[in-house]
Amino acid sequence: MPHSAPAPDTAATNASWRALLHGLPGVDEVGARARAADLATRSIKTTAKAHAIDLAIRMVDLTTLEGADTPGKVRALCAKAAHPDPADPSAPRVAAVCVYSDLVAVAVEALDGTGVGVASVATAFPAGRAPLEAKLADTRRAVADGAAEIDMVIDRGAFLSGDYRKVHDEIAAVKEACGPAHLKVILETGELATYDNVRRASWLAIHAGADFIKTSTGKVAPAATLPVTMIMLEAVRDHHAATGRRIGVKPAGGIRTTKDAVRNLVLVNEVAGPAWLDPGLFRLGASSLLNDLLMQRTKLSTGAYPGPDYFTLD
Ligand SMILES: O=C[C@H](O)COP(=O)(O)O
Repeated sequence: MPHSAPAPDTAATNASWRALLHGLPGVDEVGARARAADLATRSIKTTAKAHAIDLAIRMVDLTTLEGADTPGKVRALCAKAAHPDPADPSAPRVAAVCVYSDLVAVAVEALDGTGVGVASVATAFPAGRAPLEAKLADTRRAVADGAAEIDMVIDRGAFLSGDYRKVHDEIAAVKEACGPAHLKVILETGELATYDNVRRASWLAIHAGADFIKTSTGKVAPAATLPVTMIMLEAVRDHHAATGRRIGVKPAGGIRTTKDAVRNLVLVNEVAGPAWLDPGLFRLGASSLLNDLLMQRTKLSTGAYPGPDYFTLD
C-alpha cells in the first residue's frame, strides 16, 4: 500500500496535517523487525563485496561532531576523506566531511579541489532547542562559509506534541535559507517512540522540502537501526512512485563495521531499489566506519589484514 498522500497546501492547518499523517497506514512493528532481520542475513559474493565496499566508502559522510573538535582535527579528517588509503590511490574518496558550522570554512579550504563535499550540522544540533531565527542564522552562516549540504534536526518536542505544522514550517524555512545547498533532515528516530512516528516524520520532512531524510544525530540511542532505515526507504520509494521525485536517505549513528554497511546496502537495493545505490541518494553518516571498510578492502585485495596502526585513526 502506498505510504504517501498529496501534501496539504502551504496554508494547511495543524489539524489537516494531523489528519493526513495519522491517515497513513500503520507500521507492523513485528513485521518490520522480521523483514529487516531477514534482509540482514543475506550474504554477498566476494566480487560483489569488493564493489560494495568501494560503494560504501563513496557513500560515507565522514563525521566529527565533538565539542573538542579543532581546526587541526578537521584538516586531518579532510586529508583522510580525500585519500582514505595513502598507499592505494585506487581507494575511492568519501562523499563528504560533516562538521559543526564554525568549522565549515576550515573544511572547505582543506577539501578544495578534491571533489569531497562539506556538510554542516545546523539548527542548534543536536537538541534543536533554539528560536527559529537562531537556527536560520546558523544555516546561513554554514552556507556562506561554503557548506554544500546542511544537516538540520527537527523539533522533536513539537512533533511529539502533535504540532506538525510547526515542524513542517521550520523545515521549509531552513530549506529556503539553504539556497543552493542540499538539505538533510534529521528525524532523531530514537526519540520518536514508534515506527508509525518514523513514517509520519519521514513523510512530513519530505513534503516540507527535504533532499535527504536522516535517521539520527549520533547523540541518542538507538540510532540507525535497520528497521528504521527500512521504513524511511519505504517512504522515499513511495514518494518517488507518487511524484517521480527521488529523496535520499542517510542512516547515521552507530554504523561502525563493514558488515553494518553491507547490510544497509542490501536494504537499499531490496526496499528502495538500485537507483538509490548512489551517493547522490544514499549516505552513511559515521565517525568510525571508514577504517573498517579500508581494512576489509585491503584484506580482499591482499589476502591479509593490515596491522592495527596501518590506517590513521578515524
Ligand atoms: O551524523 C553522523 C553521526 O553523528 C555519527 O555517529 P557515530 O559517531 O555513531 O558514527
